[in-house]
Amino acid sequence: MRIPFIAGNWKMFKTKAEAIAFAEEFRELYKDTDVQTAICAPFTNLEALKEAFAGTEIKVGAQNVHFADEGAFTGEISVSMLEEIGVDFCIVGHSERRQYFGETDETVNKKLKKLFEGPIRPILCVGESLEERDADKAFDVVGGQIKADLEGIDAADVKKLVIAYEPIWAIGTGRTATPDQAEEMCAFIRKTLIELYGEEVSDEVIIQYGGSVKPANATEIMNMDEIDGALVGGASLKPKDFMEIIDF
Ligand SMILES: O=C[C@H](O)COP(=O)(O)O
Repeated sequence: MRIPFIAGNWKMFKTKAEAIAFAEEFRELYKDTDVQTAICAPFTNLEALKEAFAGTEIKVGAQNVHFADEGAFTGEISVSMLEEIGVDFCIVGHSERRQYFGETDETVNKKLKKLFEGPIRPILCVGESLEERDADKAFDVVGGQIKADLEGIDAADVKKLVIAYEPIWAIGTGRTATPDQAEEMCAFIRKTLIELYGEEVSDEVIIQYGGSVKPANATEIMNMDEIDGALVGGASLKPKDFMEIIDF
């Protein structure tokens, strides 16, 4: 059975002091719900957040990782570095990384394989641009990303995967996909997983929607049949807003 999963993605926001202040306020507001909760923060905040959320159900995630074990890769962070501080999740293939930092389906695939060697669960982001949606290519694009990103990955690993459907045109724009649009694509992603891995495996995969999720639209999105959770950018920066979303 899939547990609803709502994760915040802080992107490049919050210094360590700001992260600790958030955590203190959020712990006060946080009520145990049936929703799994995580904050994906900048690398510099991960250790402090693990400490701040110790003894709670709140998980911590990174936003990127390198696929090599170690090496001369200036500025990069390895999976074992994240494992050492107990990181629970790691976003892979966010559209901002694909768009601004040269992330490709090939590097996403390598990162997923490396993460699946250990306990950190990947949150794989997929989604189409506005041009692609307008050209009726959204399903081809997302289906193609999933097939390429999961190339050569075992069914046993896929069961631990979280997929976030994030239409690029809905990220940080205030323009949310309609619940029907989000539902339709999340259903298509599930169907693609069934084709690749069968129903039993596909049933385990959590599929989130991301793109301008906020307290005002969280209930409607979370109540859709095919949507198991949300990946929340801007609204996860404020403890009260993020808690309202979790408490949808
Ligand atoms: O990873 C989160 C998404 O990019 C959504 O960001 P947003 O909620 O600010 O639109």
